[in-house]
Amino acid sequence: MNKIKISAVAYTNTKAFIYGLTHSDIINKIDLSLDIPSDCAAKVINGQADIGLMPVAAIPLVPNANIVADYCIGSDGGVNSVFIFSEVPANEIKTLRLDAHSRTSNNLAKVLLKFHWKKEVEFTTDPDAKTDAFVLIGDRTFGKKDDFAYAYDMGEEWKKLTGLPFMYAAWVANKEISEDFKAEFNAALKFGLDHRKEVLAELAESPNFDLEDYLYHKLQFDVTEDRKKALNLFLEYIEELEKVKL
Ligand SMILES: C=C(O[C@@H]1C=C(C(=O)O)C=C[C@H]1O)C(=O)O
Repeated sequence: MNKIKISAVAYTNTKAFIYGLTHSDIINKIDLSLDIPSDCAAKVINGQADIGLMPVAAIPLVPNANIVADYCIGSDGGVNSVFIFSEVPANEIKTLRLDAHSRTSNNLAKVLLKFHWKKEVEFTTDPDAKTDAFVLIGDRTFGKKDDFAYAYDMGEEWKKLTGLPFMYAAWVANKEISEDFKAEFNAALKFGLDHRKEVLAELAESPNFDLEDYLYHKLQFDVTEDRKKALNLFLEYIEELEKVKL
């Protein structure tokens, strides 16, 4: 049997899922790679992977996209690892650098600046550009939020704008996946979430960052109805941004 190729995010936010997959029999049926989120997206889009923990902003680019698991990377309000760090308050941001690792949070920053703070901002992907503010996600943000004059947690700002939780990444397939495999996959992911204590014990301590609060409270992993609603609304906002550009 051909192994199912899976691309997962190489950040702490995915460690419980990886624990579940590697401590279940399903590990013998998959080829698992750990990638930065933008590469997870690229692999599912170009067919190098069958399933990926995809940044949701890239879902419209996946042929035959379907969400295959009951779990995701989400939050309800602040997540503590998806930030706009800035030298000026949000309503004074004129230029912003995007994060090459990200697809969702780059778009979330654009949505928030346009529809929440109602600002017209110039965006750049040039890593050396000097800008008022920049997007940073994942482990590279841990313990950094006091280093900047302003740190906007985008999960929190999204909740202020919409009243909804958020879904950053979902397990998305680019082909039909059997119900048997999905059931086994979900069981493995749940096993990992149920063993967050063991996951936590294996993690190196992170200065000025509460890993336990992150894994148990800030991150929320269930694909709920409200989180699906948020996903659809987010994709509508992105479409609206594209229209504004034309
Ligand atoms: C909460 C996070 O969610 C993520 C943010 C992503 C993005 O911005 O594209 C993609 C996957 C997740 O890793 C994080 O990375 O800190």
